[in-house]
Amino acid sequence: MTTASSNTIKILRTVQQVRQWRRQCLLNGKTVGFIPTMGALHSGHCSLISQSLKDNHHTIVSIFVNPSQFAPHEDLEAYPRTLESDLKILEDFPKGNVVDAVFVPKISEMYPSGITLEVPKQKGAFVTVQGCSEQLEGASRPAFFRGVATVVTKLLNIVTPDQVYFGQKDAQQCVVIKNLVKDLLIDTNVNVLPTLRESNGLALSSRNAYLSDEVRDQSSIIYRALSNGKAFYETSTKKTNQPVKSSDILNEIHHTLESKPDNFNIEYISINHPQSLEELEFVEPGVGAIISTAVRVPKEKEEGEARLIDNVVLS
Ligand SMILES: Nc1ncnc2c1ncn2[C@@H]1O[C@H](COP(=O)(O)OP(=O)(O)OP(=O)(O)O)[C@@H](O)[C@H]1O
Ligand SMILES: CC(C)(CO)[C@@H](O)C(=O)[O-]
Ligand code: BAL
Repeated sequence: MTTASSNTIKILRTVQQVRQWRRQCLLNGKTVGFIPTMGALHSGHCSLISQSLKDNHHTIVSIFVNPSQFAPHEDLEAYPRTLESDLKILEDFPKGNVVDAVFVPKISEMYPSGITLEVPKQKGAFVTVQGCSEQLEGASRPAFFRGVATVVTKLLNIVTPDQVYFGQKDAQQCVVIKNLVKDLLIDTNVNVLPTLRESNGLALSSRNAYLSDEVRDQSSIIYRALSNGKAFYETSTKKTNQPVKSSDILNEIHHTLESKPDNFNIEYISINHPQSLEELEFVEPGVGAIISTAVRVPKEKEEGEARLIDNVVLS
């Protein structure tokens, strides 16, 4: 069933409905931009949507909390689900700039063979992108990028967008998806847009909903530390135009992090090649790097920790 909201956004719930909508766009010779999300929309998502609205005749957003990218011990159940307010956000884009359709599938629609979170018990087809999925986030979350690559392949198969949009905040995800699209010969153009931040520098993220105001405030140290590392690199290369030792950049970052709260736990801080994600001993001007980190911080309402990720790009 297709229902129209007050601002004529089509809510599509089945694969068939999306295909029908897409066919209509093609018949009319119109281009389609696509923004895959897990909902709990914030300004970071909206920046991707705004870009798609500028670039394409039609824009479709998906909202799907994808089970296969969560490990059994992770926060699939607790993940914020705010469909009503998400739809309101989409409807409130300035007039004439309206998102055309939202795809909100059920799990059974996306996983016709069913899905369990325990990888050895899973049945059906999955997609892995080897070489860029195992390190960094993949080391902490071993099945994560298999889940992301699988659901993004399904979504791209369904929507067949001209343009698809992702955020630099999830830097490794962007590398995985670019390789996925290249290696599986998927006919779409992958756009990566900058990370939107709170005024204190904290990267916007749906999981920030887990944090108290105090921890949100304290978490600004993450971006401050990464930015100090980047500034150190830029000052060094400006002076010498020579490669800079990664260990010197990391020292600078760790120096800033000395004043982090004791209950912030750093999982990793790493400097990697921007395309291969190989860990770098030196950063060469012109080649550049990504400095990325994951930090576990206390949750507001429950026991346990929220994982915050962030990165800066060196050029
Ligand atoms: N701060 C941000 N700036 C720009 N893009 C973002 C930002 N946060 C998320 N995105 C992008 O929005 C898309 C959908 O992301 P998702 O729905 O997982 O939101 P999220 O805020 O990253 O959630 P989570 O807290 O689970 O990581 C992804 O491409 C992601 O990189
Ligand atoms: C790309 C994605 C929508 C796949 O579930 C998710 O990983 C996200 O929101 O970044
Ligand atoms: N934005 C990445 C989705 C995840 O962490 O599950």
